[in-house]
Amino acid sequence: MTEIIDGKAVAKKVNAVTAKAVDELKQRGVQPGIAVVIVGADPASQIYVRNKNRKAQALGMYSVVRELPASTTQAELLAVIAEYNADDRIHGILVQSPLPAQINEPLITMAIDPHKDVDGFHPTNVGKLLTNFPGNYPVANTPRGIMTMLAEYGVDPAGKTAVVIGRSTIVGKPMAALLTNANATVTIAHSRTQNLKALAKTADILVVATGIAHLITGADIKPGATVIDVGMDRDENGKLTGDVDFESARQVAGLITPVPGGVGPMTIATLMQTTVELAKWSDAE
Ligand SMILES: NC(=O)C1=CN([C@@H]2O[C@H](COP(=O)(O)OP(=O)(O)OC[C@H]3O[C@@H](n4cnc5c(N)ncnc54)[C@H](OP(=O)(O)O)[C@@H]3O)[C@@H](O)[C@H]2O)C=CC1
Ligand SMILES: Nc1nc(=O)c2c([nH]1)NC[C@@H]1CN(c3ccc(C(=O)N[C@@H](CCC(=O)O)C(=O)O)cc3)C=[N+]21
Ligand SMILES: [Mg+2]
Repeated sequence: MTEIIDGKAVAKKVNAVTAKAVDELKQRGVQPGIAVVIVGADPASQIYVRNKNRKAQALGMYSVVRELPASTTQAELLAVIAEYNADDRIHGILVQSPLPAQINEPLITMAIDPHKDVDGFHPTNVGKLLTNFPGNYPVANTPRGIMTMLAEYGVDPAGKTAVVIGRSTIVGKPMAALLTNANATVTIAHSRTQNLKALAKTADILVVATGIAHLITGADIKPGATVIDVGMDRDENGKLTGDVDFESARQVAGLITPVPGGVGPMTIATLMQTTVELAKWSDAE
């Protein structure tokens, strides 16, 4: 029997804990604050940014959105980041990707105070994740949210064969690091991988994050596997769909996330969780 992972339901649970944590911090005189910076008017990005802003406010947080024109220069964006780095009301800074071509994204990531790096993209925080460093630091929210979902559904990665398709800084690489730290045996695949589908079929845990609609079908899945679909793609009719062909995959998988309603809601909930943690950690200093 295939079970569908309810990302919305797990997100609701996470959000309930976050709302309580916000209240506790407010009683200590600290309101967790997030600043989301968006450069250019990419419609999909604008929807995500609006969703983040709405959720942050619903949880009682301070939330600001800075919409900058597509022509914004590197220096102008760095100045905005410097402003939020110095702003005590802001505990988390998120610069929405993708960024226009004139922006050097790695240098922008490096300019964010690592203690305010709510995406967990700063090399200091990525390095801590890779070294499984003890203590408190932010970790990329999409893979972290996936780990929360796995735990919620009783999937312990220890000893399991995991395949992560995609090697981005935002999803694939931190996902592989988290699964490795959780004692899975992990392979990272990408566009140059040979025999991708045969490799996918070896996975007890398969995470697909490519941006290629329906790249993986039921024929590529090990019976009973846990399948996590990160894709936010459009099908022929412009409808939101994933990197996994859900209808064929659900016949084979043991557990599977839908799109929408799987990884996406968990990303937002985990982003809010991380913002509150950053506020808590900075208050404790
Ligand atoms: N639900 C959520 O919260 C989130 C969803 N997303 C979605 O997840 C997807 C991936 O996002 P992101 O990681 O940012 O994307 P990127 O484009 O940065 O990375 C895509 C990765 O997939 C690999 N890839 C592309 N085509 C293939 C192929 N045919 N076979 C195997 N591997 C392939 C690429 O390989 P190579 O490195 O060789 O180019 C690359 O490593 C997108 O649909 C995005 O919208 C992203 C973030 C959060
Ligand atoms: N600095 C940065 N950090 C990010 O975390 C980041 C980013 N840039 N750029 C874009 C990607 C994408 N991303 C998503 C967030 C929520 C949903 C989400 O809420 N999805 C809903 C549906 C949304 C819809 O209906 O369109 C769902 O899957 O159910 C999806 C994707 C965060 N990203
Ligand atoms: Mg989803």
